[in-house]
Amino acid sequence: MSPKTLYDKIWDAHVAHEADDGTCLLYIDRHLVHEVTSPQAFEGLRMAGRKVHAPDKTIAVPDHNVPTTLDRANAKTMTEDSRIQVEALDKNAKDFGIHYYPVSDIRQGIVHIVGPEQGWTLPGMTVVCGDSHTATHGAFGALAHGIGTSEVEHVLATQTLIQKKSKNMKVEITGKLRPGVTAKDITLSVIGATGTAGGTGYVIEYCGEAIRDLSMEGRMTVCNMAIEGGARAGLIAPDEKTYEYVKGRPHAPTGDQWEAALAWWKTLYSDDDAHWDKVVTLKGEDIAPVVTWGTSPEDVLPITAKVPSPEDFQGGKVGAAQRSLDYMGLTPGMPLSDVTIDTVFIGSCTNGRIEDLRAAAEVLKGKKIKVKRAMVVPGSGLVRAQAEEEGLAEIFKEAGFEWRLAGCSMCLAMNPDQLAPGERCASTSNRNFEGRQGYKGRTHLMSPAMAAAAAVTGKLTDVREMM
Ligand SMILES: CC(C)[C@H](C(=O)O)[C@@H](O)C(=O)O
Ligand code: SF4
Repeated sequence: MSPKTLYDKIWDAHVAHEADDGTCLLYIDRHLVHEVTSPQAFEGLRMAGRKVHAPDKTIAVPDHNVPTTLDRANAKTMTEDSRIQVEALDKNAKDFGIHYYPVSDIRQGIVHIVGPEQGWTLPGMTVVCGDSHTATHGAFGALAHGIGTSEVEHVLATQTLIQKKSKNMKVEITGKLRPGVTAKDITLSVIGATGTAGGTGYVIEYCGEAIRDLSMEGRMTVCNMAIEGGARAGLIAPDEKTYEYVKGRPHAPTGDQWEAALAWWKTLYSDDDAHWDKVVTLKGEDIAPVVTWGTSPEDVLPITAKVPSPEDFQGGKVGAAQRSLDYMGLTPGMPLSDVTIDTVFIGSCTNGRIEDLRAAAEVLKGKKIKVKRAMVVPGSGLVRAQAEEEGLAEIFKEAGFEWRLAGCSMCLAMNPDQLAPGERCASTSNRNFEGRQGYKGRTHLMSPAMAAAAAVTGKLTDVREMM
């Protein structure tokens, strides 16, 4: 047998049919659904008089539109459009008999946090969702990627997806990370090195000692941003940490089924002499705590650097850099650590898990914020409950943070949590596009520890100075 990558193995195990031109019909193990990209898909089923083919493998949760304030049960806190989408999901979940975590359920949260938390996401699976950050689930060694609304309808109706295979890309992070450097710094640094198109046409497998050393939470952070690097999906081979995380979760297999699953999971790694179409290697010790300065996730620099000048770039990037700097209101040559921050947002499917909250609380312990506003939005109701149990919520509140309910929140301006024009935010989310967090809002992406450090000083700050 010819050697295979992890991606090849999962792909081959799910091909139901292959056409002459290489187009395949893939079997889908898990279909995650949220309120934004599903209403028309369910409507399509309804009009065709169809059922959901595999309701047991279909899991829905509202996350993008839901307010995160404590009074969110009051429908008036939502815009009309948001309310309609959430109500449609309530009704569709009921009518089609799929698994559902409504706003009132403590398990509700961001779909990419809820899936792994509940044990829906398992190694070797194909996982899809009408959402680009489905890549997150790749941390379990699952082939996970976003799909469009018409594909959502196709998967609902058939539990299959029409796909062409991507190429194989290996991103290796060798050695150890230095103190203060986290999974978020890895994933941003990779995008800084490859650009937002570096992964186009590929599925990335992240490997190397620094990746192995990450917790499951950290691995999810890395895979989450594979999409910002242009890739179809990101993957990490499962290992003992993966099995440990999965074991005992509500929907994880048990007994004989667990043993059978484990036997298959242990075959899920890239063979030594497998073929890679592209390889990128970064040294763990070369990665610094980073922040973004511009309006693309590839605009990444170590916190110790200065705001770049358009002349530092070439070709079309000169104009793009100028536009970014104008939008961000930054002057070339200014130390990044002099940039003052108005708002801090800790949350999102990139960094809204318990480990992220612990890292931020560690920096904030006994300190007060200097920014105008700061909020922590746990990725799920269960993360929130655990953080309360561990005393993290108290640390945040005493520091001056708002302690919110779960949702996508200020990651994107689709709910009441938004930046005002010109407001500058230190954010643990994944996208810094123009207007992403609110009209004319300015976003700097970074790790939870770095965001907490910025909250304390009121400026972009090197967290290593606070350790
Ligand atoms: C709303 C949804 C379709 C979108 C996505 O696909 O990623 C959102 O989650 C985002 O992060 O921009
Ligand atoms: S938290 Fe942000 S990135 Fe993640 S699904 Fe929600 S809007 Fe998309």
